[in-house]
Amino acid sequence: MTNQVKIFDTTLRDGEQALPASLSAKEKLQIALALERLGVDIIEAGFPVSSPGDFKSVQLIAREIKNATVCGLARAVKADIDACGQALSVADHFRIHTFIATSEIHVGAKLRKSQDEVVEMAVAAVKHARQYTDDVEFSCEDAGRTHIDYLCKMVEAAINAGATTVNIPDTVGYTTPTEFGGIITNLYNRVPNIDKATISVHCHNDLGLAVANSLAAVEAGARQVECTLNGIGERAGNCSLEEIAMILQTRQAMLGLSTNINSTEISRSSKLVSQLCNMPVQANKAIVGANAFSHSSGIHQDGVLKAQNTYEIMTPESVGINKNNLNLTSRSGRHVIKHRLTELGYKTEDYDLEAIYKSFLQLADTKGTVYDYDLEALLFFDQQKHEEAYYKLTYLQANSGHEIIPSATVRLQVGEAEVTRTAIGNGPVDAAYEAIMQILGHQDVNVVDFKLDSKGEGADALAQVSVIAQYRGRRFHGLGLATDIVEAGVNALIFVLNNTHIADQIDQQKNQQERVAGV
Ligand SMILES: CC(=O)SCCNC(=O)CCNC(=O)[C@H](O)C(C)(C)COP(=O)(O)OP(=O)(O)OC[C@H]1O[C@@H](n2cnc3c(N)ncnc32)[C@H](O)[C@@H]1OP(=O)(O)O
Ligand SMILES: CC(C)C(=O)C(=O)O
Repeated sequence: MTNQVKIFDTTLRDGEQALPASLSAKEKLQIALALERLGVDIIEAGFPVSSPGDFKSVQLIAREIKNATVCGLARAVKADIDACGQALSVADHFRIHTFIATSEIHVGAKLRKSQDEVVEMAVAAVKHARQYTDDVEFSCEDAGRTHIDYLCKMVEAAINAGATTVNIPDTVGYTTPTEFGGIITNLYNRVPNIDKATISVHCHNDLGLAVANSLAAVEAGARQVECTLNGIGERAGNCSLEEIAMILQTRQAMLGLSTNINSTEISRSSKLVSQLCNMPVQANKAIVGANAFSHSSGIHQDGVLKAQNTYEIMTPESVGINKNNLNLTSRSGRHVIKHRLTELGYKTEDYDLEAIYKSFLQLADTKGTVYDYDLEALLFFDQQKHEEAYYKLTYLQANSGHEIIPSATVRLQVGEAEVTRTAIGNGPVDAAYEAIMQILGHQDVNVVDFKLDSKGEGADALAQVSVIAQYRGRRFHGLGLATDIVEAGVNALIFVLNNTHIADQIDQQKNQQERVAGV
């Protein structure tokens, strides 16, 4: 048996069928191209009979994708298989995936057929699909709840009819890893022609076991895993591609299995799916969550600074993230404060670590995360005494709507002067930010993160904007609150600007001190 596990991605079929809004053909193609770069073996592009739009998307993907097999789903119904065959025929090589449910509850209550009739439908479907291609996959829907005798009979019949891949789905995420691995072992022991097909698994996450069940199945001999990016899919979703791929990669020495996945493409592919599908990824999600490579507590940060693998079983670079993140919070210790200050260019003799650490803890207890500027300000200013703001908003007007070019006029008090600028943008916030950048007269402030939250319920809730900006090698954080979204965004940027202004003052002060000291 091969040690290679095929990765069958169904983000565009099972993932997409659970989205509140369908993806356009162009968006689906964008995801398919990302999947191709990621190295998936099979892309399930859709269910062509379900709508003309899906038919066209599958056809477009079949035409464009060259380095993965494109596949379409069909019920055990002639018209579905014909739609699949027609949509996919533009591809050099394609797969038809046909399925029918096998569990007692699905056969009786949903299909309202006898078990024998369902076997006949499956056999006829596989034979019909074989007229289009020699790459036919057959799935026993709800296999996880199917009696093992009937499942063995169905798998044998499908392989005899010409299925080259037989998929064993845990459609409702009901099984546990030992149980599911046992089903695969049973099939290997009892189905006489099993060596003529690749055994695949397709696990859902209703009990949070989709990845664990898929892993148990490959340990029992399955050689294809069906999965989706970020684990999106019906209800609680599917086995997550990034998790199963990184398990097989990280634990390769123990498992002895490999895939064709280029793991360094994982992070950006995940972000693309999250953005296009409008499905945010939870921060603590394995592999692709914002915190997956962040360390927040002092003991961990100290460990990682001394040797990365004390708390990292895989590197952020291996999944396409540049660097791990050491969050400065009230759970951080002296080692990481010293490390960050060194990164910011301060020598240990420039500051009293104990004194800084004490003020840092006070600030972190009230503020949460402490950013670079906050930390530097502790070196020079007492945080509690806020200076008069250098930049103040004195006027804001934003125009946006359907079929008008968004524009904004912003007037800022800059020290003693008042400056007004009007600009256009791709939305009112973008226009207002552009007007502010024009007022600044330079583009050094680069907004790298913009998050909008509503504080309260209903349409009159307050908008809170959190902005992270990069300015001359440092990260600055700003918060803005207002009933108006644009004003909240502008306030957040002005918060950042006032901090960059103080940082510039700090730099000047440092330079002056260095000159006096003759450095
Ligand atoms: C577990 C899974 O994820 S399966 C894939 C789920 N994906 C989808 O459903 C894709 C989107 N679906 C659709 O566009 C539509 O449901 C269609 C086009 C497939 C069918 O639409 P309709 O013909 O209007 O039927 P509807 O969806 O209401 O009912 C499903 C019918 O298919 C039958 N059916 C369900 N699965 C199968 C199957 N694998 N093979 C044959 N018939 C099936 C059902 O018994 C029901 O038949 P009935 O009308 O005789 O009662
Ligand atoms: C069609 C099959 C593979 C499916 O999506 C399921 O059983 O969940």
